[in-house]
Amino acid sequence: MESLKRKRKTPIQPRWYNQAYLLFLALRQHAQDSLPRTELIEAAIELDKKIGVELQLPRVFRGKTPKNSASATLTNNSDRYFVAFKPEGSKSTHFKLAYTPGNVDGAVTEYQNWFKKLIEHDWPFCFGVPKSIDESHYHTPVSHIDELESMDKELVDLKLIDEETNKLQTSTEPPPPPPPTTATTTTETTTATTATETTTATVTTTTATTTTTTTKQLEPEPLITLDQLDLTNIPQSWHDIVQVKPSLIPFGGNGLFAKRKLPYNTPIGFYFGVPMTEDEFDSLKDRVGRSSEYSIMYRRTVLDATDDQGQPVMDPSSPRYCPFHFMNETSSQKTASVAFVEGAVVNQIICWTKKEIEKDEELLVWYGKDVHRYWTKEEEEAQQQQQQQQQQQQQKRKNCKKEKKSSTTTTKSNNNNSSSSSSSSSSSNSDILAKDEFVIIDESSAYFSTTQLQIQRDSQPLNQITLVNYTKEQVERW
Ligand SMILES: C[S@@+](CC[C@H](N)C(=O)[O-])C[C@H]1O[C@@H](n2cnc3c(N)ncnc32)[C@H](O)[C@@H]1O
Repeated sequence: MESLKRKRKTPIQPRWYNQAYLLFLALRQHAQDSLPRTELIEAAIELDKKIGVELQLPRVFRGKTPKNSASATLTNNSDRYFVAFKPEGSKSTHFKLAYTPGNVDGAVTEYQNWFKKLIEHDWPFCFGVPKSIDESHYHTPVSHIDELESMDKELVDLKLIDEETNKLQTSTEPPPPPPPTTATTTTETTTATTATETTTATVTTTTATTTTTTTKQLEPEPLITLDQLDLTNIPQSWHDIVQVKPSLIPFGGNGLFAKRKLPYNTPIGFYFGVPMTEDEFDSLKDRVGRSSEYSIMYRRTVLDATDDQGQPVMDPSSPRYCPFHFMNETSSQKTASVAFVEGAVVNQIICWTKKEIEKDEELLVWYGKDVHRYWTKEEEEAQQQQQQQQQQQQQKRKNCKKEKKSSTTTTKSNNNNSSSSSSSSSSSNSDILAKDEFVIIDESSAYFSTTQLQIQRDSQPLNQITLVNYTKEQVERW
């Protein structure tokens, strides 16, 4: 009876019920793959009305000018759902979806294209050794991660200032120069597929002025051309640089190890996943096997990294196999040797070295915030159990000693017993230390380096990416 009396709560807007997603749905429901701007906006507003009535929810396109807000959302395209283009002979801008959700073959083809370009164009610059300098001098020995991180923040602020005022007045000291630039070539990577070409082009025009000015301050850039490099030992596939084998982390399962020295500041590969919306992931894959442990977010798109049973693909000959799925996590963001970095291409997540990695070293990444680190709990519990067991054993030993004593000394012992008791309250501060190690980071804080800045010239800011591994509470909150 009690529950009947309860007032109905105001309906909670579901996570998917937002402007960008309605535009996404409107485009997806349309028979053709693309729509001109005005038609798309009208379709989305119609859909909003329909869903609003059906679910009794407040509309997402509100106010006096819902069309304007829909238009702004399209232009902003912050979730990277859309690609704007002008069909031949048309004066109006059309939009199509940046990807087909759940398209495994498409995702595999893109992934292979990215990798091909990375190996052919970027790796010669990254792994090539200048002919005049010997290898030990060439590779940047220390990563200066702290310097880079503080510089990143300045540059991010700086960019914001620039966007607002169109002025740029600061003098940021550059970090030590990274290995030869991947800028031009990664730009080529960004145009790997026709689906993304237009996005990249659009973004280029909006950010070009800002970042060109910014990069000027970071001169001198290392200007190394391929003919100055010894290219005899350039890896030809990921098999040449990394391998999967049991992790060195206790209970860490498999891990990823370097097969050779990996230079600092190098894109070493991509994290593969089949793109789908968060809702599709929730309904199709969430809680299926270990899908949430391996899948990763690109903005609001989930890249599902597992098979139909939610298991990671373990067969290296499968086109869906990705060695970077096996990278384990460090205990803190600062100690990560690899960062997941958002690429300029839609749904592209680059695995980027944050420091020089030695041969046979385990590659460790920071999974990002909002990750449910259940394994740390398990470890904590295991440690607590161990401590308890040790305490019990100590206690037993003491009891044994006492018993022995009392059996030999008969009546005398009673007065002295109290001194040896209750010494087992060992302070367990290990859990506090463990918690302190987790630095909660702001997702917008990215790892920029001079090289990445150049890529930024052709893209939106690169973001640290988060593995999907979120908690139930977080899902509900969204
Ligand atoms: C992306 S997978 C990494 C590869 C995984 N170790 C494997 O064997 O397939 C993420 C999972 O690895 C495990 N893992 C990652 N980092 C760990 C760590 N520091 N300690 C223990 N387990 C870890 C957790 O089970 C986590 O859900």
